[in-house]
Amino acid sequence: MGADGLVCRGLGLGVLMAIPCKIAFAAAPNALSLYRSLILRPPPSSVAFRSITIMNNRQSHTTAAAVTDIDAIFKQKRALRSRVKKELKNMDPTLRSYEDNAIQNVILEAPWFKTCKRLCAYISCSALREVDTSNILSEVLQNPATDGHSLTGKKLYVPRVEDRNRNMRMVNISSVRDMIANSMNILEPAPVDADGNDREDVMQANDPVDVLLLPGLAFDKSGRRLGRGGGYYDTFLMNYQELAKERKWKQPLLVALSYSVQIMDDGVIPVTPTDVPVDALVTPSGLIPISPAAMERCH
Ligand SMILES: Nc1nc2c(c(=O)[nH]1)N(C=O)[C@@H](CNc1ccc(C(=O)N[C@@H](CCC(=O)O)C(=O)O)cc1)CN2
Ligand SMILES: Nc1ncnc2c1ncn2[C@@H]1O[C@H](COP(=O)(O)OP(=O)(O)OP(=O)(O)O)[C@@H](O)[C@H]1O
Repeated sequence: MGADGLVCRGLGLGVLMAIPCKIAFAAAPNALSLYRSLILRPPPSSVAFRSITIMNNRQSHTTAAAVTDIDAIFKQKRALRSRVKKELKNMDPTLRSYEDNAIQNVILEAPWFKTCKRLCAYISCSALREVDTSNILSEVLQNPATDGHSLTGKKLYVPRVEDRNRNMRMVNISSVRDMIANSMNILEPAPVDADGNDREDVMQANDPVDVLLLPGLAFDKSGRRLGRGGGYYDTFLMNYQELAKERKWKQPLLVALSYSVQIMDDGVIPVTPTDVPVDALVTPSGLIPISPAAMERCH
């Protein structure tokens, strides 16, 4: 499939051109730890969380029961992914288009988005039936930040998968011209820009990202997020949160974009210790703040 088929339906790119965004948790560290521990608490009947901690800290103590439990969780994740993919496939195109616009409008009009200076966002893939981000990316690219010389402009970072071992970078783009389809048929930036210069990696940037817009297959109102199973986002988020902590930066606000059919009842989404909870959901009906940071910033 060529780049057109892929997606970026919006990125249909008639419009794309530039961007960025913002932060979060440091203001309420205690509330945040509470939020994080609550959100990642395993189902009462499972020992998987505790077992995985043991696996991480003392690998030789991994038990057969722990492995079985974690396997069961991954099996549940696979089952839920396939259920949600079917629902997305069956979604009425008119409803999808309505929800794509509604979600993007919520974001474009939100004060937390308008004020964000550095933003990480995914380039939506219509073949994967992801919530469209093309309007957002277009707006950001049309109003770039030129290193602090713009009051409203944003600097934009988008994902670039480096290998199949969970290595994903977020690199700066200022135009869609150099986007190419990767092996998963998702548009992503070439490693160097049109002038042959390396793109800035967000992990090497001097300033913190304010907001990350996240894709996913299923979400709930307590912040759980089910991805596509690659572990790319969870790994990147863990590394970025660690970097922000080391640098004493405010943590970025993690905002997931969700069609109505992707919002699950509490308890439906299985989680493991490496799953990073989101701060807020944007749905066609509006923003749902979840973490203390989101409640503080998104009103
Ligand atoms: N738009 C977008 N960009 C992104 C991601 C994403 O989810 N969406 N990623 C987020 O990680 C990374 C790429 N990871 C991906 C992981 C899986 C598939 C995928 O096509 N999965 C198939 C199932 C494949 C299989 O099971 O073998 C699918 O979901 O149907 C695509 C991208 C980085 N860029
Ligand atoms: N921070 C991490 N460190 C080590 N392994 C990880 C980390 N995050 C995820 N993984 C591993 O990646 C694999 C996929 O994880 P999981 O099913 O939770 O991905 P996902 O949340 O669906 O994907 P994504 O994070 O890309 O949206 C699992 O084997 C998981 O243990």
